[in-house]
Amino acid sequence: MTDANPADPLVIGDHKLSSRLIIGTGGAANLEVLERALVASGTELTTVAMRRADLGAGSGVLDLVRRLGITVLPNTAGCRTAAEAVLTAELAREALETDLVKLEVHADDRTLLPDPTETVDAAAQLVEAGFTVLAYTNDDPVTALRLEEAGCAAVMPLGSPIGTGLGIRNPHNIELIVSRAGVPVILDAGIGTASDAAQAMELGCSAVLLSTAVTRAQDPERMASAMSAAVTAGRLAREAGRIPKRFWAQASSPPR
Ligand SMILES: CC(=O)[C@@H](O)[C@H](O)COP(=O)(O)O
Repeated sequence: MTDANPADPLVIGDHKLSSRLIIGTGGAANLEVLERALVASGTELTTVAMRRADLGAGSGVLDLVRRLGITVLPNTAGCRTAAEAVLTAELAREALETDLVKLEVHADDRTLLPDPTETVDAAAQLVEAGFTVLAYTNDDPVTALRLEEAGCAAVMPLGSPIGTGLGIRNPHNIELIVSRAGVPVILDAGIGTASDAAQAMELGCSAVLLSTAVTRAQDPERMASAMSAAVTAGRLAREAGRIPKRFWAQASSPPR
């Protein structure tokens, strides 16, 4: 049982997905573990780092993702400048025959935080070159808006820095981004456990991208199932409409 719901697709540019859970491949102990986790997650879109992947014959992760019938989302992790990211995206398009790219330009290795100016610059160049750009960004509403104005098909604010598992540090900013976005907002990075993924969806995100919480869990397959259920639960709760928060108590049954 996964979160996939063909009646409620996630639309990114010309691409339609039934599942709202996107999985990163970094950090898995081995390909067998990764395969079980990917299957359990029900993901239809999986990101692979182009600067780290071997694009030649026998490239394990890429072969696995393709064999499972999952769409590959190449990413530009490891790039520090717009020029590097554009070049990496072009190589990925050539090698994988896809217009999709997850744009990541990291400012430094310690925080792995996105560099906003280089990211916006690269996004504009990639959109101009015909890519469908999903842009990893800080949880800053202004940068998210600039990326949308540049033509990105989705904006991907972080919950917290990559691999920290600290969850969503600034839920209000995520709500602000969602409230003004005309493209899907995908919470990307920092998810630690299932409740974080549910929270992202409750805040109005269209999807969640996560890697470490699954690949480095004690039981990646089981955690992948939990994440899938959490995305479903969070989406349902968002659509159901939560009760307003109150300062004072209110009896749940009316007094006689
Ligand atoms: C931006 C980036 O690289 C993320 O997609 C990362 O792969 C996932 O972050 P977590 O490992 O924290 O889930």
